[in-house]
Amino acid sequence: MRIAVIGAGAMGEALLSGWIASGVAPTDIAIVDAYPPRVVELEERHGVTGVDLAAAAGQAETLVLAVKPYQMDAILAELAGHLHDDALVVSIAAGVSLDRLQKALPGVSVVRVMPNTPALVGKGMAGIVPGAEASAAQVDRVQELLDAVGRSIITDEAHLDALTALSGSGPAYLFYVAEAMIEGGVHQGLTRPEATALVNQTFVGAAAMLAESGRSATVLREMVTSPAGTTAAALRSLDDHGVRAAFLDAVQACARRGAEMATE
Ligand SMILES: NC(=O)C1=CN([C@@H]2O[C@H](COP(=O)(O)OP(=O)(O)OC[C@H]3O[C@@H](n4cnc5c(N)ncnc54)[C@H](OP(=O)(O)O)[C@@H]3O)[C@@H](O)[C@H]2O)C=CC1
Ligand SMILES: O=C(O)[C@@H]1CCC=N1
Repeated sequence: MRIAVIGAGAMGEALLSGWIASGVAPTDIAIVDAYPPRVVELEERHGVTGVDLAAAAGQAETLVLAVKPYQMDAILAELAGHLHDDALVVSIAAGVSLDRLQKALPGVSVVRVMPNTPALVGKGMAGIVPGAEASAAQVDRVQELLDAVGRSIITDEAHLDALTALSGSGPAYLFYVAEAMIEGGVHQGLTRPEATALVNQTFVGAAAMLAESGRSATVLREMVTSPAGTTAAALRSLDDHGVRAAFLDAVQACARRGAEMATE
């Protein structure tokens, strides 16, 4: 068993389906989930295998802990003392510190990761924080897994809440903006499918320009903004509504919540 995903929810499924799309054999991936119908659903959809936590602890090369933060202590307590000697534990939980993971699993190689859901389509962005017991080869293995479903950076734990506030939670902000733009189009008389197609492709095009043009977001925005034109009017309205400040506050609220979760 190469990889065991413990907690096959939204993020666990995004990662495992991204790995399968990148060439990992479904038979190399096991899942553990508290809800049996969910295990059956993922077995049927992806060809992975449901196992129990003891089997994952005893056999998996890499265990990816993808349960909700408040469920983590119970999982760690069950894993403690049952992991095989070479096990590598990767936690993706927001607000669960390396210190807490390492105290629950003394001597075990642990790495903390903050991925995001675009891993599902091979466009993920992840931050990796190696624990003190993890070898360079194990950190490389984690980075290979994340690079197979997008990109990653090695960072330090002090920056992980800020990273979460941009890339971890960030897709949700963009989906929120997309929803609002679609609603705006509907208010202007477009059908919902028309508005959805226009907005979705505009996000695809804008994201590709950010990724491929070599130009900054500022320059790309200026390219759209003709003097005294339509875009300038729209951006003036966004500024009047404090949208830029709202994003600054949202990023701060997200990072603050990550820090707060670490104390719960
Ligand atoms: N969603 C995202 O975009 C991201 C999430 N994360 C992190 O990923 C983790 C999971 O989040 P998310 O996928 O959104 O949450 P979900 O609720 O979708 O997934 C968590 C899964 O774990 C299952 N689970 C709970 N207890 C156990 C157990 N004892 N044994 C096995 N499985 C169990 C849950 O089952 P049940 O529902 O029945 O309790 C659920 O299927 C969180 O820690 C989050 O911080 C990190 C980055 C991005
Ligand atoms: O909302 C959350 O807590 C998780 C962590 C990052 C994205 N989703």
